[in-house]
Amino acid sequence: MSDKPLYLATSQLSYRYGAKQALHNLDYQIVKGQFNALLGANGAGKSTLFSLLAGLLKPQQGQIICYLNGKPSQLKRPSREYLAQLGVVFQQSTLDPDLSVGQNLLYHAALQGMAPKAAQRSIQVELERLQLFDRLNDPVRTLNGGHKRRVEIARALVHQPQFLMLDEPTVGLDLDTRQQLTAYLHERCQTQGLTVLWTTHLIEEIALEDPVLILHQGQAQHAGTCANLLAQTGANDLKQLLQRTASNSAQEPKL
Ligand SMILES: Nc1ncnc2c1ncn2[C@@H]1O[C@H](COP(=O)(O)OP(=O)(O)OP(=O)(O)O)[C@@H](O)[C@H]1O
Repeated sequence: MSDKPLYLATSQLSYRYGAKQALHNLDYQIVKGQFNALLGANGAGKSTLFSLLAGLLKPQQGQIICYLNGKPSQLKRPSREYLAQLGVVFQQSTLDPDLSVGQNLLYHAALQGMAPKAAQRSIQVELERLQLFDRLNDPVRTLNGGHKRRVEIARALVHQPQFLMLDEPTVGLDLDTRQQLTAYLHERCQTQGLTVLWTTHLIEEIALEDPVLILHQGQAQHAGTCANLLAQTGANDLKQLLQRTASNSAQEPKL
């Protein structure tokens, strides 16, 4: 149990696709105001958990508990209040390449119910923070991959949510761009109390103080800060810990 305030938790959360058990009795805690990393090999259940927390899938068993105002309440289906505080960046781009950067963001802000002036102010702030305001009127298709990702992050933050979820947001990006994006979001957590859930299989994106969940075959294999996990397991780094997880489980019965 974390001694820090939580944003979300799951209790005995399970999900299956037909005969395939994707998540099994998962207890997980997302720490408020921190960069929470969700790690696991292909098929570990990351996207399923992501979809459950984003409200795209409905829990089949167990609970999702939300601490929006500090008090726990079970999230049976995502409430308007929950969604208003949620920003999502999906693995596949959902920007319209033919619209300008500004139009993409304005459309999202309108869907969030923002008034046009407030939306424009927020768009400017978010794009300036990501050094993209000079691309406001450019069609998205003219941007490179790293810039498109930044636009998606700006868009997910335009309505100033408390919680930002990103599903493998750095796939296909070079190391420099990945480091810039993770540094940016670590800084937003520290300075503005944003809670981030960052799904990845790239361990170099995670800092020692970050809370980490390593999912394996739908179950929590390790949970704690990166530093604690390394101290507890004696692993040199997360890569070694993930390799051990994979090799230990080779003999385990499948769920
Ligand atoms: N729609 C589906 N129908 C059947 N099985 C599915 C479906 N979606 C996922 N699965 C299975 O559920 C398990 C968990 O998948 P999930 O996509 O959540 O894992 P993941 O960790 O996100 O993997 P990846 O990194 O490859 O996206 C996998 O065995 C996957 O094959």
